[in-house]
Amino acid sequence: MHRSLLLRASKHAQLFQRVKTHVPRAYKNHAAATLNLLDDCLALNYDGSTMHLNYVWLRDHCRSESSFNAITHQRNLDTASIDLSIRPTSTSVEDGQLLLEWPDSHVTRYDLSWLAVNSYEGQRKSIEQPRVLWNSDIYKSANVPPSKWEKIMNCKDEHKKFLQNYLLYGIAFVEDVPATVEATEEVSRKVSLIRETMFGRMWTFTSDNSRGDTAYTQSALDRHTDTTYFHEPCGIQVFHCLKHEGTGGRTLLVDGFYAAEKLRQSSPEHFELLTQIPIKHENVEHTDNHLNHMRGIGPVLQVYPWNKELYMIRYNNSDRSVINTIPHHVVQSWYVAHRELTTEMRRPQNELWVKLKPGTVLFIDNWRVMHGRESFTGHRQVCGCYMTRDDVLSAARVLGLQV
Ligand SMILES: C[N+](C)(C)CCCC[C@H](N)C(=O)O
Ligand SMILES: O=C(O)CCC(=O)C(=O)O
Ligand SMILES: [Fe+2]
Repeated sequence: MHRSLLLRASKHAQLFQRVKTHVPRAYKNHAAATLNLLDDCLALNYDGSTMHLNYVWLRDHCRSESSFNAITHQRNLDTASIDLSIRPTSTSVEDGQLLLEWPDSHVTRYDLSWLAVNSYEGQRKSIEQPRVLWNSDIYKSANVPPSKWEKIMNCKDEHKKFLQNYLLYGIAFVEDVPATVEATEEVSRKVSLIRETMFGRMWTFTSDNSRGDTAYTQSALDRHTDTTYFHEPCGIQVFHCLKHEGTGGRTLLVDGFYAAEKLRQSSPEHFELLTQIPIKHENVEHTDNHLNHMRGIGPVLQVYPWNKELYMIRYNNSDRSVINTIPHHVVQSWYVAHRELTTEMRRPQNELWVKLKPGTVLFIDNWRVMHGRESFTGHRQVCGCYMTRDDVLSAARVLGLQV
């Protein structure tokens, strides 16, 4: 039954479920609704649960034409004009709608189904973005088909499939892309907007030590997310290996949310600590060619406060800066929590290793999936870019995907 899907969503175990598509609750047969006008809110009992609706909120969210533009989704009503002690003069439920009349005779109607979704109670038990959390076996046995360059560039359905995979798994591959920076840029632009940073718009890197960062060497890199030193880390990282004549250099991918959810199950208080302690990350370059001093602040794990759903992991041990925002006893607990998360992330069964080759472009959700690299020999050239998160989500919504 649909309701049980949503109810389970309130428990965090749902993030381990293989949610394919969001199933909205069924409201065709309007269940009986009862109203209770309390002093400070309207209690609406509908379909087995109670919503508590603030009176100012009920006036403010009125969907009538004078209050709300249904085309642009912009509010016409001046919220500051609502009496903060407003109460409806009459209320009723008719044909699956809640009707309220206000002191100035204005009438507000809400579909009960809209309220069930948009009330705090509704939001608390639903999730913003369905995901399939994975370890190596789960990802491999899902057999997610890679997209093809020709198709994704020309076919809307293929674009949608790509976005669905990207949203569910946090990684997605496109094959048969010409091994050039130009084609990499073209396929990236299909997905989101390029985010220019001090590394450039489209960038190509080799092990030439040209920048003050270990990415520009032949060393192995442990799992991490990038640009943790921005207040808003880049949403997507795109990699296309254009050339490698040598050995090693495989890419490591680890689902940070899978590891974090394991931590939430085994040590909820440590999980919570990692959502609360602000951590600084830095990127410093003082060379003839580059002068940068970036600093970003945010906790390792970020969750939405109302439903505790994870939406960002900021994890980069080499770019992590001085911990100086918490007293010493909290520092100790933070290290314990960080160690537990790290242990989870390092389990071999959580590691997905891939060898990127010319023609295959990899898109990584940099707010969720960590990447790393095996050390390598020889000449290796990787191009790519960073991209914004809002624009890929927007594209997905426009195509009708839940996010
Ligand atoms: C991707 N590109 C090679 C351009 C930059 C790499 C930046 C690496 C940095 N330590 C970070 O994690 O953000
Ligand atoms: O060389 C690679 O495959 C990845 C290096 C890296 O972590 C990065 O550029 O962000
Ligand atoms: Fe990186």
